[in-house]
Amino acid sequence: MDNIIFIGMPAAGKSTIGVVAAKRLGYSFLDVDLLIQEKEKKLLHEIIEERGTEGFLEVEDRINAQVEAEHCIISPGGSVVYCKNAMEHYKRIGKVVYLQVSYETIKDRIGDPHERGVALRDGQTLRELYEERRVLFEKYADITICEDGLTLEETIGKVLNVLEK
Ligand SMILES: Nc1ncnc2c1ncn2[C@@H]1O[C@H](COP(=O)(O)OP(=O)(O)OP(=O)(O)O)[C@@H](O)[C@H]1O
Ligand SMILES: O=C(O)C1=C[C@@H](O)[C@@H](O)[C@H](O)C1
Ligand SMILES: [Mg+2]
Repeated sequence: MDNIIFIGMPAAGKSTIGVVAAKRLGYSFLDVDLLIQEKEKKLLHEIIEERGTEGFLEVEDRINAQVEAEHCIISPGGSVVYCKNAMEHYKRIGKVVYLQVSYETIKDRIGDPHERGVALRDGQTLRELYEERRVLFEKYADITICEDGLTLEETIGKVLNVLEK
C-alpha cells in the first residue's frame, strides 16, 4: 500500500506539513491525533489526565494499529514510536518518513511540554525524551528529512522533493 507515514518529535511538523503535502501530491490525509479524539470522544489531554501517559500510549497503539488507508499521508502523534503494534502496522502499509529536527529547535517550538500534552514520564525532561525517541525514530525510518535551518516553506519544499522522487 502506498501510504506515507510521518514520524518525529512533537512540533516537528507532521500535521502541518502532512496536510499541505497531501494536497500537493494528491493524497488523502489522516491526522491520527484527531482520530483518537473522535473515537475516544475526549481531548488528548483529557485522555492523558484520566489514564496517565501509559494509558494514553495504549489507546494510541490500538487506534494507530487499526488505521486502514490507501494512498494517504498519515500523521500520528509524536509518541507513536513507543507503540510497537502501531509501528509494525505502519511499516507494513507504507513508507515511514522521519522529520528530523534539533533539540534546540523543538524546545523553542514547544515551550512548556506539559502545556502541549507531550507524553512525558514522571520526572522526565524534554531533553531525555528527545534522546530516548531519537533512537526509535532512526530505527523505524525508511527516509529521514532534516529540517535544521529551514523555514516552514523550505521544509515543505524539501519534503515534496523527496516524496516526488
Ligand atoms: N521548518 C519548519 N518545519 C515544520 N514546522 C515548522 C517549521 N517552522 C515552524 N514550524 C511550526 O512548528 C509547528 C509544528 O506543529 P505540528 O502540530 O505540525 O507538529 P506535529 O509534528 O504534528 O506535532 P504532534 O506530534 O504534537 O502532533 C507549526 O506551528 C509550524 O508552523
Ligand atoms: O509527542 C507526544 O508525546 C504527543 C504528541 C501529540 O501529538 C499527542 O499525540 C499527545 O499529546 C502526545
Ligand atoms: Mg500532529
